[in-house]
Amino acid sequence: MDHAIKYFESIPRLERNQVLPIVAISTALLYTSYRLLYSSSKTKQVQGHKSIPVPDCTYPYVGHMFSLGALPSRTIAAWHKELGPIIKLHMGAITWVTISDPVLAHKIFVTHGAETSYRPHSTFAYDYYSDRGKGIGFAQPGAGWKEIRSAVMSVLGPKQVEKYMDLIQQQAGDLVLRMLDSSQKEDGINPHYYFSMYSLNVISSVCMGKQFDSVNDPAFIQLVDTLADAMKFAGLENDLPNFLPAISFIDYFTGIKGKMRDFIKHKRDPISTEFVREAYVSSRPNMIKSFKENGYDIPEEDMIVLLFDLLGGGTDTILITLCWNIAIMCNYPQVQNIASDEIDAFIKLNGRIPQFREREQVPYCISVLKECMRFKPTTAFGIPHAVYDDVEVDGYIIPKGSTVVPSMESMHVDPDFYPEPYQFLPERFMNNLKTMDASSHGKVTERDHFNFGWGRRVCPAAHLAEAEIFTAFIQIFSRCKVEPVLNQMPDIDTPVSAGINLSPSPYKVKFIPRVDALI
Ligand code: HEM
Repeated sequence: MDHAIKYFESIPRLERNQVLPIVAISTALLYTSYRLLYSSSKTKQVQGHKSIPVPDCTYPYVGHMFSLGALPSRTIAAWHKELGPIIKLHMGAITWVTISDPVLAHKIFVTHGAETSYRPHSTFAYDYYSDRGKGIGFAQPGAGWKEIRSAVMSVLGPKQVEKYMDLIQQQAGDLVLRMLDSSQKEDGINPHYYFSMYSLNVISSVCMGKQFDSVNDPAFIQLVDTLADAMKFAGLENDLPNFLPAISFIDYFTGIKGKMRDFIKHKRDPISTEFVREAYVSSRPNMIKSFKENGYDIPEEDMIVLLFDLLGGGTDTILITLCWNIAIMCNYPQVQNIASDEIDAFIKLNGRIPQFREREQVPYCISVLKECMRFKPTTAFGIPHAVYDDVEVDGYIIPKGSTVVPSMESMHVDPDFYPEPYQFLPERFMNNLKTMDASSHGKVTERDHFNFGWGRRVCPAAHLAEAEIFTAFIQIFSRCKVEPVLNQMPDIDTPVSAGINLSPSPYKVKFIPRVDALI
């Protein structure tokens, strides 16, 4: 027996193909209980309310879990096309309600924000990573979360971000030099790696006043590795017992919970604790010091989680958005030329490139950035919300305890919001130059896109995010042309799942110095 346990403990991670046989056995055993459960949930349909359509392809006990395919966001978008703006999925024991209509999403997440701003339970993110609700991203609404959110906003609000603009400019300048240099040495580069260094350097400077000079810096490698491990642990395949409680015995064999606990205790916590302590004594301005200066006294246990929430939230989202920008620009060289011409016109007038605070003087560039995020959303489902109490919206009842998931792909091709939604048309935003942050807090009919989420949980760093993306874009197209390698155009039609994000398939492009560059 000891031997067998050792063998199972040596299995590094639970893969879907390892789980399927176990699921099959459980399925047979649990079919009867599923019938009871499912029929009782059907009879719960409240009289006088519209029923939420359920896609057909559901299996006993596991429900829709294994019908989602390799790219669940695509499958769900197709179901919305067939069944309408709201659908219900049985994800094992958990009900998901997915939404494709921005107005309906606004009513659910904003109008009914008091009931719908919770986060669903997840074994890794809630039990281990956030130590049962510390930090911000996985904390439940309440006094603690409110205080931390207000502390974060006191540092990342539009006025405060200005303090970090020189640093962002300098990092974006370094980014372009690195990419130009590597493009000369290699036949095309994958910008993913360069954007990762850029976004991590910006967010770690903002949060803790720490910059990494080289990708070979052991502290940089350790941080990247820790963030990547956290993402992997958070994957759905490691959370099956949360959806399928009857197979929670799996943990006995895989010890996945023990591995999660060890990762937090021996890897994440020591590195985060060290960073927090360094930040307090750093000579550079940083968010952790600013909290104290702004009168917030955040306990160290919360700070350790919060720091990782921000490092994690602020790295992949930015780098993936930038990867999409470059892939799209490569596919649309005429848009690239118009953007470069607009930047050049600014340089001729001012003798320097535009800063983020002058963004309205380069309206076409702003529109391109908004259209890129509409055309290819950064996340598949934002960060799902959980519903604390039954909520009635447009005649539907969203049941207490369900998880509500915005389908980013469907929302951004809604023809009522975006005429000709499958065309890449930056011009559609020329009359909507508000910052993305202001737009995400505005009326639903006046929003540019929905990438930053909704209501009380809306991304607190939208202004910083736009500043980073804008600055990199301006620096790149003031100095470079981006071209495909050997006519191999980056594929923008086949996204791949990357944690909560949707990334373009890996590609290579050339960053070529512009012969007509004015700087
Ligand atoms: C293009 C870049 C970004 C995108 C698309 C994005 C998107 C999102 C979304 C969809 C949410 C969830 C909103 C909801 O629950 O309705 C969110 C929350 C959050 N984001 Fe961002 N984000 C970006 C950049 C950043 C950056 C740079 C940071 C860090 C500085 C950050 C930190 C956070 C945090 C801490 C939360 C959790 C807030 C809460 O739960 O109260 N994000 N973001």
